[in-house]
Amino acid sequence: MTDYKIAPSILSANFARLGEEVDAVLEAGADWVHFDVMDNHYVPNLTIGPMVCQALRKHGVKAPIDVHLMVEPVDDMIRMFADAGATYITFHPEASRHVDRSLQLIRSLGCKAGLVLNPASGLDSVRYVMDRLDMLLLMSVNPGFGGQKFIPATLGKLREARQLIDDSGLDIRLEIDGGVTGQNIAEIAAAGADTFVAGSAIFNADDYAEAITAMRTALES
Ligand SMILES: O=C(CO)[C@H](O)[C@H](O)COP(=O)(O)O
Repeated sequence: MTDYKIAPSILSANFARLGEEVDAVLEAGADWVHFDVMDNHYVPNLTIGPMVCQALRKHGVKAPIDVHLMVEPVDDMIRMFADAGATYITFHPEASRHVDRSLQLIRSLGCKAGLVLNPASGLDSVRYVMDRLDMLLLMSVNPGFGGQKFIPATLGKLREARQLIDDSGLDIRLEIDGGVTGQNIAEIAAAGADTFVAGSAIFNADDYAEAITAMRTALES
């Protein structure tokens, strides 16, 4: 049976009460915390940095923190987030001049490494670094903002990515991010994803536990 993970994106949380919000989604059944880092350079938005990640660890968050870097360049941020308590660190290949080296850097700092592909990017940039990956994240919206609609063409790319991972025989998680809801999660899982980032579908719900349970029920079906 697939070990599905649900990772609420704190991009849609109430930043004025971030610690409580993270506690609430974890108590509601979330597995990971997805942490979106935007620099107003790689993407047209600005969010949070390593100090906030460290503050969540100090607050007592023990769950894996899945840091998605939407920044350019990446290496300094990798070092800072590793120090700040990140579990996974993922970045976009076009944001690093030396992708293989940046992936090695993440692992050398004791974190799990991943690459993120935008909706229009093919799988070529991951093919020759598969053995450096703990996770492959496919964006199903253009990065920068929460609350966008899932881009259906991502389903085909997910199937290709699942095949690539299965053929490699490596232990690589396949994560999807953008427009994931209780209504489409089963179809996304059927296409090969095992890790689901959801921001607005969870944080905009009146009851976080109900939203997460609905996703798990859909996954089990
Ligand atoms: O990386 C992101 C945007 O760049 C967000 O994680 C993503 O969009 C999640 O939000 P939602 O579930 O509301 O689509």
